[in-house]
Amino acid sequence: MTDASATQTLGFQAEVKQLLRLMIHSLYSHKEIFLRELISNASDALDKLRFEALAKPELTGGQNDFAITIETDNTAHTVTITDNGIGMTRQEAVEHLGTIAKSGTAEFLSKLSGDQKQDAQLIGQFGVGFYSSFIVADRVEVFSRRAGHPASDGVHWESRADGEFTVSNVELPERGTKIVLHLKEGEHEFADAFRIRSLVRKYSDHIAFPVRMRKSEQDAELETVNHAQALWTRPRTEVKDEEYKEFYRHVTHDFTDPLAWSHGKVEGKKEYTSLLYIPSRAPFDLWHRDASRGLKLYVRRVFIMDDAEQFLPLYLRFVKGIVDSADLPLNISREMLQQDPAIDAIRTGLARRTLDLLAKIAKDEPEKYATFWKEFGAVLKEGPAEDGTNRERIAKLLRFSSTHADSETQDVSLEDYVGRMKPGQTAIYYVIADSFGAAKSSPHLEVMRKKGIEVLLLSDRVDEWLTDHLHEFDGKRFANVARGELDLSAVESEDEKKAQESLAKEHADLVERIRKSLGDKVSDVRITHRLVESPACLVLGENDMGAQMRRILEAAGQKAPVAKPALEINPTHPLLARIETTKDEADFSDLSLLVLDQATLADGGQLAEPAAFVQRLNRLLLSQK
Ligand SMILES: Nc1ncnc2c1ncn2[C@@H]1O[C@H](COP(=O)(O)OP(=O)(O)OP(=O)(O)O)[C@@H](O)[C@H]1O
Repeated sequence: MTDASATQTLGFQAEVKQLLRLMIHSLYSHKEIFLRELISNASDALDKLRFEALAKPELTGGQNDFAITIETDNTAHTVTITDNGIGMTRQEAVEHLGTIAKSGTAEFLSKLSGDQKQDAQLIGQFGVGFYSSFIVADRVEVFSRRAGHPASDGVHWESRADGEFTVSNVELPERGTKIVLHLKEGEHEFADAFRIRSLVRKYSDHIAFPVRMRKSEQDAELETVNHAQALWTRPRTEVKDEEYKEFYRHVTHDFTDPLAWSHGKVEGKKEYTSLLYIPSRAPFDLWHRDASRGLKLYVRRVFIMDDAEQFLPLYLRFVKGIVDSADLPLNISREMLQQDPAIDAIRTGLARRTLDLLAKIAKDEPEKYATFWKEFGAVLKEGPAEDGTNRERIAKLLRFSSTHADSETQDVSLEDYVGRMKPGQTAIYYVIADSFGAAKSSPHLEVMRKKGIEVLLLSDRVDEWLTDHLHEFDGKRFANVARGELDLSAVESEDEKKAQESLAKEHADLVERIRKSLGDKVSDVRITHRLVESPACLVLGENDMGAQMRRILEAAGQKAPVAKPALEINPTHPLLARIETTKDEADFSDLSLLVLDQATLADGGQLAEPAAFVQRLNRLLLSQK
């Protein structure tokens, strides 16, 4: 130690303590993952050094044999993982090994239930990284020296997972990081070279750097025990599914298997290889604004950056993986990525590749597709607005709830819907509400149900945005059943049309009286074609902003334009019949307002004057004999 007084004892960030405790408990049955996590970190550290050395070759000091070495000691019960990568300064060690720099960590931890199996899945998805060492070790030492720093800048970090760690300066002759695990009683099997070797083959074979171990206990000479070739450079036919899955874990730190992947090489003017994965579960931070997204970018197998966002449109942000370009300059920066037209071409290609993969799953493995839809459907629904060129392709991938099954599961495709359309039906009908329940019981569906016309039941927040950008499918326009003058003439018989007309004539006076009574509270009053059982409903104009969008805007503190709906009344309903015979003007006004308020409530809306509604209702109830 160069300076003993520089030893500091520090406490872990509260979240680290909590995560450590939960992780040791929940991941115990997957304890061997510590090795792949540490090798994965070592590989990242080598990637980072190779990248930084592009601009500053002096960082490697001419030592370019990038490798990871593992040693085991059966007597001292230790496993040591060493890399000659980027290394850490003292400050970096304190920051990176004592805190969790992820947004939403506290929220994530609060989701854990205490159920070992469930939590193991969640924690695995969160990415436990370095801390997984403590599943098998009761003492962990890290020796590290940042590349480019002098030997005296070495740091020694040590912890017993008891909430504290110490750091001090040490003299380290080599750059990079060495991690020494002092195995717990009962975990000594991991100090066995044979066991470690088989774990490397199992979990880290795809690591692009050599992982070296002694040839045998007696022989100090090292040999490479993994494949040591970037997985995506190998021909598809030679890569086993298991290897693709392990590589996914390395890239994402998610240890649940991916749902599907697509590995491909594009040759020609722009040459690049991609390996794209669809995860099987949405990450806990999918809806966080600052959640990481994008691909790992490599240029001719040299790692350039994580989270390169330019390679995929936003609505495919759930896709993980890598892209390796043969043409981009090695010194490409994030800013350059935003401007380079070559990137647009790659993004178009990768979006297409992803959509093709999804279409293939939808066709061949509907159950898998159902899982995908449950996790990421709401994200894909942003697609038609963002990506006009692929609108039709995305539309085919969409799934909805509908009145066909009245089930909340979104499993109806537009192709299914069109296949079930009534003769003469020209539009794809939908209703939008704040919840599935509200959509399903919307009064606007009454006539559609009576006529057996299927209606899509939309209640995701993104749905209004989606329908604003999805105008037609297969030549059929989309029509909101709660808007405009619902024209069902194509599916109505002559008798029905006649009956409608005579109903309108018969009750023309009633309409006029209500119109007068409600004044400018509504844009119009008319006889409905929509209702069968309900007395009345609200109808927006074809181009008015929908209630869902208005509520979203208002919740965000923005002023939404006020669009007055029309009131449609059902004169065959006993309540309307009663109103029609009401002579007293005050009673008539009370009843008309009540019908309007009811229609507003049934629409999921809020009353402008709820107290006045209650008073009116009570007046009417008490006047009953
Ligand atoms: N071998 C290493 N060499 C250099 N830095 C390392 C090494 N191992 C870990 N680190 C640093 O410590 C940080 C924390 O590592 P940790 O494994 O906990 O998380 P991570 O790899 O960033 O992500 P995840 O939590 O998803 O695994 C890393 O981001 C890196 O900066």
